[in-house]
Amino acid sequence: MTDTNPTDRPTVLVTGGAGYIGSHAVLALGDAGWRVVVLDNLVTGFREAVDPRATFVEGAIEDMALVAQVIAEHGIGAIMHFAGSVVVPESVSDPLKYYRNNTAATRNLLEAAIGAGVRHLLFSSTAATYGIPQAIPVAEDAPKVPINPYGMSKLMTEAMLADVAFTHPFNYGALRYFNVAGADPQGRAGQSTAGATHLIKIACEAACGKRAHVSVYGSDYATADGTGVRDYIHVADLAAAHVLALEALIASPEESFTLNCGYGRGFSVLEVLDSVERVSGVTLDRRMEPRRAGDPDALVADNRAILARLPWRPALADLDTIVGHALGWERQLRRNSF
Ligand SMILES: NC(=O)c1ccc[n+]([C@@H]2O[C@H](COP(=O)([O-])OP(=O)(O)OC[C@H]3O[C@@H](n4cnc5c(N)ncnc54)[C@H](O)[C@@H]3O)[C@@H](O)[C@H]2O)c1
Ligand SMILES: O=c1ccn([C@@H]2O[C@H](COP(=O)(O)OP(=O)(O)O[C@H]3O[C@H](CO)[C@H](O)[C@H](O)[C@H]3O)[C@@H](O)[C@H]2O)c(=O)[nH]1
Repeated sequence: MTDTNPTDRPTVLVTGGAGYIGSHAVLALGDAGWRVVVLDNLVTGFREAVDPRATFVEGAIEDMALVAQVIAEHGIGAIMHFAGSVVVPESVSDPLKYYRNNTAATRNLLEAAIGAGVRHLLFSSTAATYGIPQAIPVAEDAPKVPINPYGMSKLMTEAMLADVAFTHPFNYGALRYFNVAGADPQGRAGQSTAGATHLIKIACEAACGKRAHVSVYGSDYATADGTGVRDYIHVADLAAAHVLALEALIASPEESFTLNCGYGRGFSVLEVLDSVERVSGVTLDRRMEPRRAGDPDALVADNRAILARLPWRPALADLDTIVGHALGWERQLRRNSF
């Protein structure tokens, strides 16, 4: 990424680096002095979202010849793997797309990577692997019973990674993200996804006048105010966790890990909307609607494992901070139409 990359650090291939979370990881790697190559087919990502310090290759992770070529050409030693399909309801209506683009495509990526001698990989997994948790907060060893093909496609990939690491000189970190939100505090990146379904993004769009109202899906959940509770994690804190996880993989090449990425606290839908109103000064038109299919009452991370395994300390956990950064990006998007 820069000429200052220390020689003991491999160049990192970031798949999906033109997407929401990947573009923030590319910034965090660049800020920490890592050299980065982004591989993205731009199916949901944006070329403009890629940090100019990174090398960009347009292409698909399932293209094994391309992946092998990129690894050889750039001396790739580690991969951060964000590329995939991410819309839960779409995974129900088109499950084979999810098993193709998440599970099968990752299989190809792994075959090319292992063949080319790559030793380390970080994988974007999800709290959707837990399904409807029996207890909150949910720890990594809780039962994994996904309730949609998206979660299952990710759980299958986790199983594949474990099998590969057992046999090959290779270790991995599976990071199970909870609800990712916010934007780069310096305003360099944010969520640009078209047709987003995430609550904070939607509420910020409404505060910017891009939507007439915000739907509240269900008010009869077993939570304090009856609306769904989630553990919202700032995307920049998550990106920082990736850089530390990469360092941990390289420092302990025999050891793989699976870690929840969340703060261990939850906010209800109404608390999120209150925050967006507080930060934006706009009163939202809230519409109470029936429950959305497949939504658990509450999903909050037990984050003791990540706090013990990595020197990661949340820096941006305040809900108004997360919302403020998301709103700042939304206003920028409105001005730039990007
Ligand atoms: N956003 C969340 O709340 C959340 C939560 C848990 C896990 N995740 C995971 O994090 C990762 C990133 O999610 P995101 O929210 O940034 O989504 P995103 O859609 O913004 O980013 C995905 C990126 O991958 C690229 N891509 C997709 N398929 C590809 C392929 N076959 N080859 C090359 N590039 C491809 C897209 O163009 C896009 O740039 C995903 O794997 C997702 O499952 C996201
Ligand atoms: O317009 C909206 C959108 C969402 N919600 C509610 O807000 C909460 C959060 O919903 P999101 O759609 O923002 O996020 P999810 O919890 O459904 O799922 C997200 O986080 C999961 C992990 O926690 C998975 O990773 C998944 O991919 C990702 O979309 C839920 O109670 C949902 O019902 C609304 O009330 N109105």
